[in-house]
Amino acid sequence: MSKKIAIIGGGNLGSAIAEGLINSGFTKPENIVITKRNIVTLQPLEEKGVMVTNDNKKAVEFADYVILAVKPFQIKEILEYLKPSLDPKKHVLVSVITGIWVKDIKEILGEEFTLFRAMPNTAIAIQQSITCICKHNANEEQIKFVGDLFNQLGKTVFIEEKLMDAATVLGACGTAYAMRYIRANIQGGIEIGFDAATASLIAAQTVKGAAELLLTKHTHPEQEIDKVTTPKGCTIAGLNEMEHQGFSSSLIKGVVTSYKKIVTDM
Ligand SMILES: NC(=O)C1=CN([C@@H]2O[C@H](COP(=O)(O)OP(=O)(O)OC[C@H]3O[C@@H](n4cnc5c(N)ncnc54)[C@H](OP(=O)(O)O)[C@@H]3O)[C@@H](O)[C@H]2O)C=CC1
Ligand SMILES: O=C(O)[C@@H]1CCC=N1
Repeated sequence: MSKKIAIIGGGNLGSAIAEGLINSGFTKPENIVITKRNIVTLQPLEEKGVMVTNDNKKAVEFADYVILAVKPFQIKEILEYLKPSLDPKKHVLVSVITGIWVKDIKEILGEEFTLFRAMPNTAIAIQQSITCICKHNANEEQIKFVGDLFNQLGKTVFIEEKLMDAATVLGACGTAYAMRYIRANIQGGIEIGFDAATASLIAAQTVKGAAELLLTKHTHPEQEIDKVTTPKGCTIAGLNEMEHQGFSSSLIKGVVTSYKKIVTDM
């Protein structure tokens, strides 16, 4: 029998997970229930056959796997409310919530539950996320199910929990960093002659192609750069100017600042 999935918190991420699981054929819509307080925004999923409700208890009672996708400050109250309905022999919990640790969930629910933490990014909406996952108390079947689930939504990597904050920065914040890089290229592209739409297409597809080169050939970025940089050419001139202006250094500092923010705030 197919495993039932409850998504508690049908916002950006929760809805994108439901959408991706249906589009990929991982499970049928009737095996998914998704919740939020104001369910009007979930109508498109309801029309596809997903069960939609504002009753978290009802959702949990239906499910085997419970994906927690609310904001960090909401989870404590929700788990305390759901505790009587959660059974460690039936339910596997999967939290995508930033900065909520296995020990935080265990403090509320006790020691016995199988828990996963997963850190996707917003490209999950088009099944192109990288999702970093860590496991706690999980058996092979549960690990396979959760790995398969997120593999439908992009790529996955299993990591130790101590790296989850770093995964949040590199994987989830990383989408925003990449967007800024692309935006800056668009601004430069317009200054050298392109209209905004054409500059956007060229900049985005160039970044996509560069990423695909690394993912398919498993080369180091510097090997690919060597192929572009003609001696005395324009690429190396531009790259060196970017470095003189602190390009790599500013990115590294930004990554470390995001990391420090998570570690000190949460
Ligand atoms: N955005 C990102 O790039 C990433 C986010 N995350 C994490 O994922 C989590 C969700 O993020 P995101 O989807 O962007 O946030 P959203 O605010 O879009 O989604 C959270 C949803 O939870 C719902 N909600 C609030 N209270 C309840 C409740 N009591 N019961 C059921 N649902 C409730 C809200 O809807 P309503 O108000 O109608 O109830 C809202 O739609 C966060 O913890 C975030 O840290 C992780 C990786 C990446
Ligand atoms: O900015 C944030 O805090 C969250 C975590 C990862 C993406 N967005």
